Amino acid sequence: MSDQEVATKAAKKRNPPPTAEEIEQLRQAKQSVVLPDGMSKNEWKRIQKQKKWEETKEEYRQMKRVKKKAARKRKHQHDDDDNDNENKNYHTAKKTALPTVQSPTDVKIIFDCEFDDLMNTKEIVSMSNQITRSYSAMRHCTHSLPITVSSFNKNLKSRFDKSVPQYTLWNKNITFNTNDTLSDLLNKEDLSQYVYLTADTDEVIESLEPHKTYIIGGIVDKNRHKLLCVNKAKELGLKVGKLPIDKYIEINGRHVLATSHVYELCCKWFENNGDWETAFNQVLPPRKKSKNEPINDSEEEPSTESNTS
Ligand SMILES: C[S@@+](CC[C@H](N)C(=O)[O-])C[C@H]1O[C@@H](n2cnc3c(N)ncnc32)[C@H](O)[C@@H]1O
Repeated sequence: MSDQEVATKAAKKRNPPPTAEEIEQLRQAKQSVVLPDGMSKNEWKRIQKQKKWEETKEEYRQMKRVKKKAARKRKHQHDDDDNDNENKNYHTAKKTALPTVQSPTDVKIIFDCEFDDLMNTKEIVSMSNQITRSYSAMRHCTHSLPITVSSFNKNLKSRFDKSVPQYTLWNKNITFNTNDTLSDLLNKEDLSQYVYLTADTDEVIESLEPHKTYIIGGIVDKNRHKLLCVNKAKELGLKVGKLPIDKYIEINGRHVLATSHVYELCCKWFENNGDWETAFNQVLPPRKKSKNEPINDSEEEPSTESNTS
């Protein structure tokens, strides 16, 4: 089909069909046309068609240019999407590159989750996200740092059952203990092997020692429940210790960290051969480290991430 024919077709498409009255007017106009001398009707029609084309060709070409541009844009967009997907795949590949062997540490972690009743729904969601994040950190760590989640039998469990049902298939170095509280899990014969981590003490943990179990409070409370974990540790007769944040980095705000950050810091401490400073710099978001930010009076909320691959 020639450009002219396409244009005529497009013009027909754009313009509504003529009414009966218009057709009649056109017929009369044609009849009244006086053909130039020696010109056939067909010749006259061809010239009229050519004239119409001359009048509309610019508009037609413009329309074609716009269409072409839109098609090019669509194609680029498609190519970009492909590139994005490739990048995403690259990052996913990087994220999912799990170590094939994890060096043993002989250190264990307990998330003490006996605080369900002290958290609102949003905090329960945040806590479940933190456990998911910790599980991911554990799988990516070059060292083995197994987690037991104690008192996993109320709201937190319901949240997992509803929104992270695949957790029942997480079989690597994580135990969801539905029956036992922290107290039930302790070997009462030898409490010296336990350290309850808390920001509310002057006792500083310089290193994570073999044969020890470190307990991290599984609670998001914006520090409403001050001294909660330190008091629980004392009641149970456990040693307490805080991470040496102030010694190694300039930190703004209070030194109360989120459960998952504390766990990730332990992982990074092992990965960096006992270098807390590097561990802090790798785990804590810049906001938490900035000197000029206003004081943040609650624990840092880690971004939620559910990459459990
Ligand atoms: C959000 S905090 C809980 C705050 C809670 N009000 C309390 O009494 O501990 C979560 C847990 O992370 C651990 N944690 C937070 N900051 C810490 C720090 N600076 N040093 C050691 N452990 C810390 C503690 O085990 C704490 O229970």
